[in-house]
Amino acid sequence: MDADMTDQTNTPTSTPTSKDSKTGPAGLVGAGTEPGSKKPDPIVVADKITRTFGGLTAVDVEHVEIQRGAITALIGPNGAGKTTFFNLLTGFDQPNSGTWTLEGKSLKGVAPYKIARRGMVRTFQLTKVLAKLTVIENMRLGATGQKGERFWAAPFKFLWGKQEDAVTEKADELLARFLLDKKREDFAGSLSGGQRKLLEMARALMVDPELVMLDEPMAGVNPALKQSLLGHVKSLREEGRTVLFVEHDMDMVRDISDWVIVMAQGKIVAEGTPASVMADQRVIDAYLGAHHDTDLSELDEETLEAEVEAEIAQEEDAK
Ligand SMILES: Nc1ncnc2c1ncn2[C@@H]1O[C@H](COP(=O)(O)OP(=O)(O)OP(=O)(O)O)[C@@H](O)[C@H]1O
Repeated sequence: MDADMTDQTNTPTSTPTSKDSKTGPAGLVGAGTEPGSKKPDPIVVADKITRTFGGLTAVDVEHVEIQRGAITALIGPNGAGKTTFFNLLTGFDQPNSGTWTLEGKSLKGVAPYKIARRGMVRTFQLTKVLAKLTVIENMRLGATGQKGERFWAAPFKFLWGKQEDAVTEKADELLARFLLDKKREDFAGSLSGGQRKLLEMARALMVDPELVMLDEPMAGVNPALKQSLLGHVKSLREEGRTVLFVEHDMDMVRDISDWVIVMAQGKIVAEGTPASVMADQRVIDAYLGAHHDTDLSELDEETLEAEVEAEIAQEEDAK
């Protein structure tokens, strides 16, 4: 969906989800597991994407398709090219060669904020919340699609005052959903690492994206907030959105992914369901090692919320 300032709705789309698909997780059962395999209903298709830094080929992806309405994990060892690939898809870096599309439309040469408005939004490994702005101000900026390009319009406030009200209303709804409403007027710089991740995710939703790309959402997040973040990611899929995330936390990958894509040395080397990829001896040898077998404990929602709040309070006391 094209998410500009006039479209502030948050209506779930009718795209397939893991719940309603008769063909298994997000329609992916039966999809081929060879690297670059065709998907039944891809939202993103990328071809022959390369990115070199000096003599180093950081990304060399022949073909990849991301299934609409699914949660896809992008995993691989350090330096495999995952973040660089994210940067390329979202316009934050330019490839040496290659083409890629969102909803069938080319994104080559399109600026990041325009890509965000077209429905593809990302978060960063090191969060990019603006420390000297308040939480609500960060959220309002999210409505512009990852760029403060609307600042130029400040003198014409009378023209967009109503839109601003709608933006603020939407921001407040999201802050409540992400349990950040009590932090509304605090500087983002005063938030804990986990809260910043929540704020980034909430801010990404301001443009009502079809595809949310999360770069290591669990890094540096305490266990209770992790559970909360997992719940939020799952709820994105329930709303019909597509999620692509980079993560080293294999518990998270196993717990929420419909599909896993493995990168190594810039290339896609394996694809499949979490179970099949994690049972693949080559993937275990190259990447997973011995720590791929623990399950996340299930917490009921009430316990979870209480724990999140307790941990937030604890972190605040520690400041
Ligand atoms: N701006 C840059 N300049 C030079 N080299 C870079 C740059 N960005 C990335 N690289 C190199 O490209 C390779 C891929 O890096 P990238 O950060 O994409 O890997 P990654 O899979 O995301 O790793 P990690 O899991 O550690 O985040 C690495 O060798 C890295 O050093």
